[in-house]
Amino acid sequence: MKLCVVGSGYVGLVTAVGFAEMGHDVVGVDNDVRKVESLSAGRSPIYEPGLEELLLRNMEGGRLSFTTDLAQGMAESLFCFIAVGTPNADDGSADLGAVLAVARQIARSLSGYRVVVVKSTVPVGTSKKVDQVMREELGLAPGVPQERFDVVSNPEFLKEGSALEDVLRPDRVVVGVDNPRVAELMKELYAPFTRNGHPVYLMDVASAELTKYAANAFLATKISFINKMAELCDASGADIMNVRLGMGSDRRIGMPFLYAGVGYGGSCFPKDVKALIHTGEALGIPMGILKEVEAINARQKEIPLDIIDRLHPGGTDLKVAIWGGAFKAETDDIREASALVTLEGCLARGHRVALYDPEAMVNLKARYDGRVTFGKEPYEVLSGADVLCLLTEWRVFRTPDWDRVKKLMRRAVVIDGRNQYDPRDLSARGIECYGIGRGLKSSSR
Ligand SMILES: NC(=O)C1=CN([C@@H]2O[C@H](COP(=O)(O)OP(=O)(O)OC[C@H]3O[C@@H](n4cnc5c(N)ncnc54)[C@H](O)[C@@H]3O)[C@@H](O)[C@H]2O)C=CC1
Ligand SMILES: O=C(O)[C@H]1O[C@H](OP(=O)(O)OP(=O)(O)OC[C@H]2O[C@@H](n3ccc(=O)[nH]c3=O)[C@H](O)[C@@H]2O)[C@H](O)[C@@H](O)[C@@H]1O
Repeated sequence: MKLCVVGSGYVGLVTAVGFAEMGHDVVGVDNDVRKVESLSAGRSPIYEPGLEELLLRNMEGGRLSFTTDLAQGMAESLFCFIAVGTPNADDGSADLGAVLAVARQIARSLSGYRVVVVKSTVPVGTSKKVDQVMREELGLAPGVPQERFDVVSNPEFLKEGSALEDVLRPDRVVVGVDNPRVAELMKELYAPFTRNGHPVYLMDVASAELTKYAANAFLATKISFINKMAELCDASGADIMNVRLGMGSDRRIGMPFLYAGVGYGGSCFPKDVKALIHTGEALGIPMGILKEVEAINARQKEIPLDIIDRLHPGGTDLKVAIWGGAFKAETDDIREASALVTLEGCLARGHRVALYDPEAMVNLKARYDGRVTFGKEPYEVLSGADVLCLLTEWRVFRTPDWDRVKKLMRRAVVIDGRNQYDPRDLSARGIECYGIGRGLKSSSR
């Protein structure tokens, strides 16, 4: 089948590559000329494991191309996916400017019947707005049956770092659609992805739209819940890693997303929790539970700074080494990364910061060059450091040579923001280690 995907960011690009890999003919559209030039040359503008290889393979196979010209992208496409950004507006609601602008542009470029698929994360009711603005552009009356286009909601659940895997082998595909004929088309489009038992859930449009926010908000809640338990662990001498095992092995609870740490970041949880609070309040439903999730998360991000302040009351000009700047491992994305809160807090206190991240250096340098020293490998940032903060759980940081770490640092103190190390083991090696919820009552946190 033929389709175009408007927006070639994390979601649009991986979606386009995924559909091409399954044998569909795909055109990726983006209004960022440099991005399209890079993609057309077979270079991915983002780091995502396995992406560039599949990008090249499908371009060479003639199933995938890129353009800045929406009308050209749409020319032969039955489906037009909208996968542009939906950042928070000032009041916390989702800013639909880009989604609705693309919808209008699609309407102006219609050369035959099209299925318009909203893949961006959008509040309940948005697909109706897409229908409305497209009708406005086409001079069609609201609510009157028409055969120029249909609008479908098809939210995306991929995670950065395993985006390709998530798209090629989804836990489920959610499709919100009112028209049974279009439901069949969507099932046909997704058939190659769902052969091995991955279900397509067809439902009404509003439920599909809300499902996306419910899923993200629940995962964020799970993280804040375990982080709150971690606080209790630190106050009581319990170890959150044991508590996680004990509670997570109950199948009704489950192990995933029960890692305590320096809080969730990224382009989605923070933004989608805010947007869902806004949706609830706009509907007259107080969203206290999610406000608490946000408050706990904000507090988690401050923990490394609190520990540094406590170890060095009023101290300035410390050397702080940071391992990891990305908001999670296996991505170069630094949006809302917890590491940035530590980094900026240290700079504001007059400390020197030296940082290493395996993939996010380009993005970090673009923002902090001149203010932060960047290392080419993990140990380079440790010379003379007063404290090491592990803030992203990259595999390369998992089993450091602790003797080397100790020799390089001025004071052997590790703040383990992702609970990668055993504080007792480090203590036996003569290294002070502060995890998150590892029972550090004695450290008076
Ligand atoms: N990043 C993620 O892991 C996930 C994101 N989402 C949702 O997917 C949507 C997109 O997110 P990302 O891909 O992360 O955003 P992004 O910012 O990486 O990419 C958006 C792309 O759209 C392009 N664009 C903007 N306006 C355009 C226009 N008028 N015409 C053509 N291209 C245009 C931009 O140049 C950019 O390349 C958001 O709603 C997000 O919440 C959903 C699941 C996962
Ligand atoms: O809507 C979205 O954009 C996506 O948001 C998240 O994906 P992503 O933000 O890429 O990454 P996650 O793996 O969910 O991690 C988010 C944050 O939570 C943190 N996290 C995750 C798990 C955990 O147990 N503890 C924890 O602190 C991570 O370190 C990271 O900062 C969801 O997992 C995806 O399903 C969803 O599609």
